[in-house]
Amino acid sequence: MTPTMLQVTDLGHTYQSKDGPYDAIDALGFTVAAGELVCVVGPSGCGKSTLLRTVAGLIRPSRGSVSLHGTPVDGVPEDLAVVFQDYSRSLFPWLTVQRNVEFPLRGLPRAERAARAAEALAAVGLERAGRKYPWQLSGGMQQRVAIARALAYRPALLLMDEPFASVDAQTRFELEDLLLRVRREQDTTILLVTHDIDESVYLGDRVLVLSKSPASVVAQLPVDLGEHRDQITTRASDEFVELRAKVAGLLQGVPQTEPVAP
Ligand SMILES: Nc1ncnc2c1ncn2[C@@H]1O[C@H](COP(=O)(O)OP(=O)(O)OP(=O)(O)O)[C@@H](O)[C@H]1O
Repeated sequence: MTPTMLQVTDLGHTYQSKDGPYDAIDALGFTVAAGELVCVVGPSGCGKSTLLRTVAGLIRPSRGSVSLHGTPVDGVPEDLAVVFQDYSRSLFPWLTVQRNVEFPLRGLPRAERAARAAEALAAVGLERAGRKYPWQLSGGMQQRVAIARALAYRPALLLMDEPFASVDAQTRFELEDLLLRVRREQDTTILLVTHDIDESVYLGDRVLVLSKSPASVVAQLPVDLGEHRDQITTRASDEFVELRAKVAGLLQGVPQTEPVAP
């Protein structure tokens, strides 16, 4: 049996704002197996980022627990990496691409840092951009650098918060395929938040649908589209269209004809 990488149990978080307490997420529970890619979708403002920040140890939850390969998350775990939507703010403009990718590897010997960065940059197709600065690259290339930096770190769990939301449609497709490829090659475990239903089905082994705020898990849909997916044929397949309609229906609160296991 595949070991569990991430376990989220009865998770809830209440923000204290000037207007009083606000429940962003509540009674959230799910697991992610090692090597799995799970996509999270939910209505706008339902608490997706709150969930991700809690899993990342950036927010201490008000209720419930998160554990990463059996160890409770209490602060940012060492073997975790996060890729945010806003690549322009996540890269250091004064460091070269190579140095940006090496940055989280500061504790390692110099030669290993360089080797890991070179390997990660090659994995995202940027082997020749190491000496450039982020501002000399297109938006899509900068997001590739952010992905390379996360991969070079070789995290047990990679969290991605709407990672392709800021790039154009063509680049988005390319980055989605890039993610599927590196994930296949490196067997990375990924939890990815997106507001794009099609993207969740195209990328996921499983789609986790959240309710309106306070978010809880409405359904978990297994995606049986095979390992090798293609932007044109996969998206046109009956299975894809059916799953996409199911996720859309769940998001709109339309009852499904067949029960979906929560
Ligand atoms: N630091 C905070 N203090 C108070 N309320 C907050 C804080 N951060 C988020 N919220 C509120 O919690 C709710 C969930 O926010 P969150 O960003 O997690 O949702 P989301 O699903 O990621 O949103 P989006 O779909 O816009 O990306 C929102 O109503 C938001 O206003």
